[in-house]
Amino acid sequence: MDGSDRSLKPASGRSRLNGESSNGLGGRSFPPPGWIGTLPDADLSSDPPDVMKSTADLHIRGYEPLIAPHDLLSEVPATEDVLQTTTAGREAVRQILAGEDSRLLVVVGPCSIHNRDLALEYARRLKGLSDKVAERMLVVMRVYFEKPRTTVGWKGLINDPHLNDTFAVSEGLKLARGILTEINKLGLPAATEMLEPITPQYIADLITLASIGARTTESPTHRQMASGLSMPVGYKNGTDGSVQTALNAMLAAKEPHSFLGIDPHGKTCVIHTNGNPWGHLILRGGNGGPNYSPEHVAEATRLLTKADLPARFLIDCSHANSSKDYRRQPEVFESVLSQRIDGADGVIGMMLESNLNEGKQSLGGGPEGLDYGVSITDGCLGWEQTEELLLKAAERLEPVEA
Ligand SMILES: O=C[C@H](O)[C@H](O)COP(=O)(O)O
Ligand SMILES: C=C(OP(=O)(O)O)C(=O)O
Repeated sequence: MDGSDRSLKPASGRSRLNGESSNGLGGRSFPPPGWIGTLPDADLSSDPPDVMKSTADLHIRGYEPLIAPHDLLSEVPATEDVLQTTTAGREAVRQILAGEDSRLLVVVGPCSIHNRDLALEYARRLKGLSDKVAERMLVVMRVYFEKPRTTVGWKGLINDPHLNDTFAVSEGLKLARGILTEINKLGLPAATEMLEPITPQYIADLITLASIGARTTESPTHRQMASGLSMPVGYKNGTDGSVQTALNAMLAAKEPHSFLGIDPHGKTCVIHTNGNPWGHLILRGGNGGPNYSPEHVAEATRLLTKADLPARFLIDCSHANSSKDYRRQPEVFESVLSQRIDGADGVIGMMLESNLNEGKQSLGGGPEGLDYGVSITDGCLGWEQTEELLLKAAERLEPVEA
């Protein structure tokens, strides 16, 4: 076919946007009903012929341009003092992972962040507590903006910052970056789960510690992403309880990879990574039950050693280790702390889900009427319980000289 064939004539951008053209979509209009996105006012003269679109995008409701990472970083810049928290936090975590700092690593904070004021109030309290226990513990705040759901549900502040299914992702990224900047400014390092593979471009400079969740530890995409991340990365065991899945992730992510992503200007590109040497295991329990007992700790140590990986790992006191009952987190924490004090040196720290107020609430009715300071995802310990737990633990640990 030559270029004069009518079927190859490009539709103009405007008629595509208005859905006025005869577009080769088998009678379907473009944009289709329910379209929520916008199309850039681009020159579409080199678009593929319309007929080719009859088999593509059948379940797509819209494409919405997203702010480029470089533009967001310019809008919400990080000053030197802010970045110093992340730099120092990463170095402290690396030293704990290398066995050069014997303080307990405590990753604590809300299951998910859904409100800026709440996150910052929690961070201010945690910073005060962290200063009190600093000789014995390195405290890193859970600042989780992306939630992997078992089926469906609110996917976190980046995906839906207004908590009402409007999915204002550019605003979500800006809000998340602003919150992380403020938390780092307090001198408190931040931990987060990396879920969407392009999110790191927008916030990674402010993250001390990342995790790959139980639902994505087996995903090659996430392992590749982790291989290029600048901070230490923890891999949860799989939801089925498989520790080997996390070990495979550690083995994969410490190697170089080449994969698809976006560059700082938002352009799709091939990303080439060096591999991330700071991977570690996080035991979080699984479908078969918890995995924080001395037997589980010994088995994790054996598997890590056999795989020639450093036998130092974290234990998540929540999720399947608490049978999803936040009230059980203290007993898990105490048990793991006792194991560590009794010589289980492989256990370098714990993760806790904690909020200003205990429990959880449903987002079902929308953001109006939510109780302040209560989780809208997993149930959390309240602040007072958290403070008491960490202060009591500090009394049982030896101080480590700076
Ligand atoms: O930590 C959060 C949750 O456990 C995880 O996102 C799954 O949540 P869901 O089972 O409520 O979807
Ligand atoms: C989703 C989380 O954990 P997991 O992947 O272990 O379920 C989490 O820590 O928020």
